[in-house]
Amino acid sequence: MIPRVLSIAGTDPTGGAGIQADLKSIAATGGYGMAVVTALVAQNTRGVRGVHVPPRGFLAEQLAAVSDDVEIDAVKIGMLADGAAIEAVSHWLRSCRPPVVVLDPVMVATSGDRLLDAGAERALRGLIGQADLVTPNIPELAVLAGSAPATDWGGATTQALDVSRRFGVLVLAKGGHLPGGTVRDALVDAAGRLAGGRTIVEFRGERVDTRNTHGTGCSLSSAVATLRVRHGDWVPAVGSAREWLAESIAAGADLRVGGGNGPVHHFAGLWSRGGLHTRPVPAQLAGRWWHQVADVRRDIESLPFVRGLADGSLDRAAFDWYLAQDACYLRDYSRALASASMLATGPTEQRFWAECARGALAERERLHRAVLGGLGQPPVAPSTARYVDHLLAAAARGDYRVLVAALLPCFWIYQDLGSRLARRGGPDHPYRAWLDAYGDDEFAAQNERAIDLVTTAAATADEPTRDRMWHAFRVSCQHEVAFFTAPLAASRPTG
Ligand SMILES: Nc1ncnc2c1ncn2[C@@H]1O[C@H](COP(=O)(O)OP(=O)(O)O)[C@@H](O)[C@H]1O
Ligand SMILES: Cc1ncc(COP(=O)(O)O)c(N)n1
Repeated sequence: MIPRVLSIAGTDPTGGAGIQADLKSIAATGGYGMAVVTALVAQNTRGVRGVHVPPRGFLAEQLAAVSDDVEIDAVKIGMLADGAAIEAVSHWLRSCRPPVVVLDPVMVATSGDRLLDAGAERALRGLIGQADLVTPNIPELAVLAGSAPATDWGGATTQALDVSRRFGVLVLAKGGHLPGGTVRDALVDAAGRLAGGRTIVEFRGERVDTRNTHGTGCSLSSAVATLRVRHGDWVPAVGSAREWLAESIAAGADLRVGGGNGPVHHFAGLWSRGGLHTRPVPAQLAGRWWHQVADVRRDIESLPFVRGLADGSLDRAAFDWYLAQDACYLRDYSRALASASMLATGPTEQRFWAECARGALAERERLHRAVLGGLGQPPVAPSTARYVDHLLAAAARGDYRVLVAALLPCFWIYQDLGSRLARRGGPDHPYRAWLDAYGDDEFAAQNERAIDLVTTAAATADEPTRDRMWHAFRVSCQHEVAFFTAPLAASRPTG
């Protein structure tokens, strides 16, 4: 489930704070971000130049437009600008109360500029009771507590307990403004509803020596709102939001945005973990591989052996020779399938390949009884030997992914050919049993499963492994051509 998170805040055209930061934070922590603008702020990393506040009615209209249509999982409230905006949001919250409401009581920017009318502080206090969590920094906490700003951590937590008790709200007190090499935040609930009945859960981290702290408060509160929906609890939400923010603050300077207090790098963690490197999805790989063996598939279809099989004109001796080689093939193919089962990491894959190995052995025994009449093992033709050697070599190298890629053509090429040939001729077709065996629904389902397992393994593999898988797959396809060519080739051994 992807949390649908609404930010109600002001703007920052340089993208580091306000709504712009909120949308990035929500996305970076796994949510779908939405935004209602309370104020247009002409600001940059150095300071605020001007604030334009749209009419209150228009704020109400934006809020209704979202909530009339979208189910909102969490709301983060940031800059509200003035008393009229506070009243509009308060009114909206009374009619539409999303399950998670986080209020960042933005009053003054990092640059020292006011973002809330001095006269609106009382109205903002009135809104606190409608939130689940309020996230003040040191100066904002002091305003809410009605005291002077705390000068140490003890003073800050005392004020946070006071605010929590007075407003009946959970408080995340942020200690970024206090000096020291350790930055502390604390989740405070005077009612003692935190894990284990505690009133305070403290979070500590190393202070990053940086000027890139513009928008840290906005970013943290949006991340907490998003992660609260994902985790279902406040303590893990704050813990993971802080971890994410710490690496985003540390990477902020890499962005080289602005000459003042620069932004944090919201996607630093995601990008460094491979977020920018796109991987193909399984269905895409299946399409690509299949397309890239179109030449092989055309070659197979135009072989005299396959055309004779389709129209029934194929020489019976050639067909029996083919079946004898098929029996030889199945003996070692089942060993390679069993190896895939042994190498598989998940139980589903393990069972699937084991069942295929059992099926291959059963088919080999059936061929022996029905066709070879107990004549023993026929001599192995070079084309058969080369194909099974390719499979057994992949098994011996022990890479599950490459092995299953090598095994796949024997499902896919056969199923494709079988399903097309099955539609040919009537019930009296001389090779009806063969056509039916490879054209039936059960084999089609097994083939789908094999394609899915192999392409999923390829999609999650690294690039070099994916290339080796593709190569192993392609080589097996070429062995399929040789296998179908051999029965009518002049050089084939007789008997
Ligand atoms: N230099 C820093 N290094 C690491 N974390 C920081 C730093 N500055 C702020 N933080 C963290 O960023 C978040 C916002 O903190 P703070 O600066 O106190 O609030 P605001 O941005 O609202 O003024 C908090 O989680 C705080 O611990
Ligand atoms: C629109 C807007 N909202 C909030 C802040 C505060 O930013 P910070 O998180 O640095 O306190 C800001 N500068 N602009």
